[in-house]
Amino acid sequence: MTVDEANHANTVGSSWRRVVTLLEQDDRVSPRQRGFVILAQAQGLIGSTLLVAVPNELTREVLQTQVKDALDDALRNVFSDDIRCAIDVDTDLVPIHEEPEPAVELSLANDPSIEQKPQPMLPSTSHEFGRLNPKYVFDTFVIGSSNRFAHAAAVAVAEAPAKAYNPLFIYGDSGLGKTHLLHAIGHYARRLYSGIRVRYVNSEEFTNDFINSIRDDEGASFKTTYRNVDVLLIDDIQFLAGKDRTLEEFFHTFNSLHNNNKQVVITSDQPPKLLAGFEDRMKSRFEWGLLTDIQPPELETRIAILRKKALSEGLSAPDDALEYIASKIASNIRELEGALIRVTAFASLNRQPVDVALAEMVLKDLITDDGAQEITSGQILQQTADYFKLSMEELCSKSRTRTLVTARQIAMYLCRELTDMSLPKIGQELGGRDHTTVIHADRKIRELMAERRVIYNQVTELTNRIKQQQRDS
Ligand SMILES: Nc1ncnc2c1ncn2[C@@H]1O[C@H](COP(=O)(O)OP(=O)(O)OP(=O)(O)O)[C@@H](O)[C@H]1O
Repeated sequence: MTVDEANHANTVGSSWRRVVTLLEQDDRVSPRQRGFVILAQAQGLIGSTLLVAVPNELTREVLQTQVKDALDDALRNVFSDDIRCAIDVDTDLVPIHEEPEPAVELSLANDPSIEQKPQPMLPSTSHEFGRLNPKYVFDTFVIGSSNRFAHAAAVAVAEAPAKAYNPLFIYGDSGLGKTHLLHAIGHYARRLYSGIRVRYVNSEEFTNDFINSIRDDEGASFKTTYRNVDVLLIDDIQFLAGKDRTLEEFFHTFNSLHNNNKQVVITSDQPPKLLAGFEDRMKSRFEWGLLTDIQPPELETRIAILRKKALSEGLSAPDDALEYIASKIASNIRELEGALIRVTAFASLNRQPVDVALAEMVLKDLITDDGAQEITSGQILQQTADYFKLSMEELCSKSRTRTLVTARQIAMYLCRELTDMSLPKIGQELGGRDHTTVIHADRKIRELMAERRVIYNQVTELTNRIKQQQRDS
């Protein structure tokens, strides 16, 4: 096809997609570089100049320097002409493939080849890039007696995949750092071994991928996705219970990886022996390597976690207030972080310094009564819908009016803070949204609470209503 033909036939978009596909298959382009390639979008053709937009300077640099040769070849291949590519930065560029709520974080934080600064959230269009949260690295993980062994095992596995312990099985209650350690293994292994193929997956995503592969008759591609890796990190394996075909598939995936000397790391809320709904042959395999648990952190570790968190997020709070918060929330680090966010958000809105009295006042309703029943997503969604005078259908719909988006994001934030539900599960409950949308909502509401009083009040009022309903039930 000549440049003119391409232009007239308005095939720029599809031609560009072919360019991207060629780059994805090109051995000269590393997985990290492919992460940048998929962010680029063709904007049009002027004469023999293809206009391409990218969301930031870093992406432009990667395209113009690191993948230049491969890009030139792919352009020639697709356009069969002496085409020139002009790459412009457009910071408003919205990723295609996604709802305009962005998303997954690419594992750039520990990549020694790039500057260590917060990276933009990137779309999860390809499993190839893993789904590693840049914040979940070993450096940000506080070690205490409750998690020392799990941490040491995780480091050992990242340093010597498939040599130290295989599989590594980490179990413990919700919110104690299992996911954090999984991501940290992925980051560190990637940093140590360039080109290593690390895949992080939540067991619910594994299930969905498997179901979709059956529906789309793409079993082979599913196998390639999960078996052509060097390190498979699978989170919350307990959710596979009772899903017999998926379990069977996971069994084969596990065997294939283990037989080929590839590392598997698994997390669960239970030790293998207590995993209901799993066959014995599966449970015994989980015990082949190393089992390690994570316990709730002791007070000193909780204080250290809060200090580190406050420092990294630029939240100002004196030690005695942090100690107060740590003394009140003992069993779940996610809740501990949530409490710190509430307290600092309230202080920022009221232009007040954080102190113990303020922490006490903000947290009085947040601290769950012992023995109270668990809060369910159903309660949160219903209360949120009632509060915003919406129907449940509206709350979970695709509509993106401002009120609906805010209500939905608050519901996601509260599910994250008040329940043990996984990200995919929360997304599913709220109209089948991707887990990356939940990550975005959670972050957005945290930020908004400190900036907009109305949002802080809405979240606080709703939390109180939900807790009250829980106490009454
Ligand atoms: N030792 C730690 N140091 C610093 N932060 C921690 C530590 N442990 C947990 N966290 C933080 O607590 C939050 C919850 O941790 P994480 O999601 O890893 O828990 P989890 O055990 O995987 O929970 P779930 O079983 O519900 O998925 C995260 O923000 C994580 O960074």
